[in-house]
Amino acid sequence: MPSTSGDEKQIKLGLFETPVLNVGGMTTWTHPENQTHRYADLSYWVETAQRLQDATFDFCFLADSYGHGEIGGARPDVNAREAMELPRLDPMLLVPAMAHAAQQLGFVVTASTVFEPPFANARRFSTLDHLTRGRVGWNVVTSSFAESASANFGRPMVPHDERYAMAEDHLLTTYAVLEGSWEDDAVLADKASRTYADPAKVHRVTRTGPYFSVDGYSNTAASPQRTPVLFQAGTSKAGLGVGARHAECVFLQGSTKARLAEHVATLDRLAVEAGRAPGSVKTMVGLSVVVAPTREEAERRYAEYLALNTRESAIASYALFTGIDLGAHDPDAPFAGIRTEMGQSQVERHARTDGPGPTVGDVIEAHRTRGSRGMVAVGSPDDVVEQVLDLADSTGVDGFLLEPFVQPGSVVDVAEHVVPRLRAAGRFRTEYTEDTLRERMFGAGRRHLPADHPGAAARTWATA
Ligand SMILES: Cc1cc2nc3c(=O)[nH]c(=O)nc-3n(C[C@H](O)[C@H](O)[C@H](O)COP(=O)(O)O)c2cc1C
Repeated sequence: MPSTSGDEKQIKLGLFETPVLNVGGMTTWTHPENQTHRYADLSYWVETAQRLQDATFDFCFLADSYGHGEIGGARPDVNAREAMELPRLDPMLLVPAMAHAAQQLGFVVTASTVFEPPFANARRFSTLDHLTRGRVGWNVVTSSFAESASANFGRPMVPHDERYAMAEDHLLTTYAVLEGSWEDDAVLADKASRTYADPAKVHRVTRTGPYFSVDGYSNTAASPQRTPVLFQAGTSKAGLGVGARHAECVFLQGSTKARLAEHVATLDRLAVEAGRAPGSVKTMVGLSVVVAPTREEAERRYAEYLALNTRESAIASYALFTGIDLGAHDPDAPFAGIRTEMGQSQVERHARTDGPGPTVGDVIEAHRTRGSRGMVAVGSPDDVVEQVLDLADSTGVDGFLLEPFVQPGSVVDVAEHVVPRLRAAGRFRTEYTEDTLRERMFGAGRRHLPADHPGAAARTWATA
């Protein structure tokens, strides 16, 4: 058990979930312990929320996409057979029931800046922020599976870097709506004077951007956090730029400790260059944990999970994220040089190595055994806690997004074996103390975007 000096950073913990049968680019839905086939059963989600809250997780993250995987313009049969990304449900609609069942847990929901109009998206997040009393975050994505998602909306796919330019414009429009319209004390709710809201404190917002515009009043009054806590992922140059300017927390998917540490440092440097205080961007890395009473048992289970993924499902999964059909390339050919206009993180993570670059066959095998997941910790409870603390302390990441192999088993095991040991080491909370998700991530009193965040400039009523 690691020693406690008392001044080490507290670790943040979230769960990666989404109402589909498989997560993390793997096909583990058939495992006897996996209950993801209950994805359309509300009690599955309520139980998940309660389990996370019992273990004092920071939040439940819900991924989303409008797209599906295709190879050469067609959906491979394996995608239907193995329920790869389809079928799915709209994750946002799960939140009120989950939040009602778990009254302190946070919820981070994915919404795309390509497909959701800013005004409607702002209203939905504001509604959730009201209903949860400030426990909501937004995972801002430019959309994985962008090609098929665009076709579903009857539009051409927007090229990669332009999708990030749209994200920038979308966010600025969102801030105008959520920060600029209703002052904090606009609502008086005074029946005696027949004054619900003070008209002098409800402002018209007008903004015309290259992609999105708004001219009117926010449908919703100011919610506890106004703008939801902004999460983001994407380690391409354009993705890092948007993350450094706007994100409050970035999900990383590092494949080595060295690259993770580099990403953490790069983000901090870019955020400071964008005028934000050092430490403004928290980082959380995807982590798959296989923990059992003994190391042997954990390794046996890990092997069981990996055996559920085939070469065929790995090729289809890789195409889903990147649009690249690795099956069409010579397995012995070097992987370097393959490019995409879809998500680039899954290409870049294999593109640079210290030795000779991987072959196409190596990348297929790496995707079969790792999927789109980040780091992996396998072993006895003490082994796993040691690996987790080493990862946090050697890379500077603020926490972990648990990517389950089986649900609810992966969470149950972490709650039973890992959480108590992290608490004993003084590295994880024993109870919730803050009201809003932003305060949980950044400390008491920080309910709103801070003054050095671009969103704060939209509160023009505060500076007028
Ligand atoms: C932990 C994690 C969760 C993600 N969740 C989603 C998601 O729910 N929906 C989505 O479209 N993309 C999701 N992504 C993908 C990123 O938003 C991004 O599109 C991807 O990493 C490629 O970005 P890049 O091209 O800038 O490298 C996620 C990425 C990570 C690391």
